[in-house]
Amino acid sequence: MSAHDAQQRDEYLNRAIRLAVQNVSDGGGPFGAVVVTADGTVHEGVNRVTRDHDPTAHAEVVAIRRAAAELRKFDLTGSVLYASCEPCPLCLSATLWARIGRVYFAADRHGAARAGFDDAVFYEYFAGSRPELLPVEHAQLAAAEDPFEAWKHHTRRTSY
Ligand SMILES: Nc1nc2[nH]cnc2c(=O)[nH]1
Repeated sequence: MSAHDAQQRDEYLNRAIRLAVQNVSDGGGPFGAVVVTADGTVHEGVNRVTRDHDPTAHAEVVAIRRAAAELRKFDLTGSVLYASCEPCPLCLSATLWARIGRVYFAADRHGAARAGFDDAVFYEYFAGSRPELLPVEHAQLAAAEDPFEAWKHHTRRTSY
């Protein structure tokens, strides 16, 4: 990475950190994020879980939703996500679905754990070491594949 690129990365990360600190003053969680889309526009998000009564309103998800809504696109190929903290599995999944190409973060899951957040614990679940946190069961139903059959035969579908 060139010195210029590293400087730009750190500027966006510092922006995400400032958003996170301000969000605490505003009564929200200590997380901020910035998505820079391929056209160079900047889309910001802060954690809104408690204010919006929305457990999925993590800063990264909020920033991704804003970027997608502002660009009127669900595919954010060519974008970069800058996060004040390591994205949790929810945020990483949203990032993958948005087709964002790169992620930079400042604090990590262990810092989040020290502040009382479960990011590191949920990583353990996805690594397979805490299966008791959430039992997930596969039920055999005759109609299970019907939605996919309908999708495959739908000629004007919008793939994503
Ligand atoms: N990265 C991240 N971790 C979290 N853990 C709880 N909320 C958040 C959030 O908004 N972002």
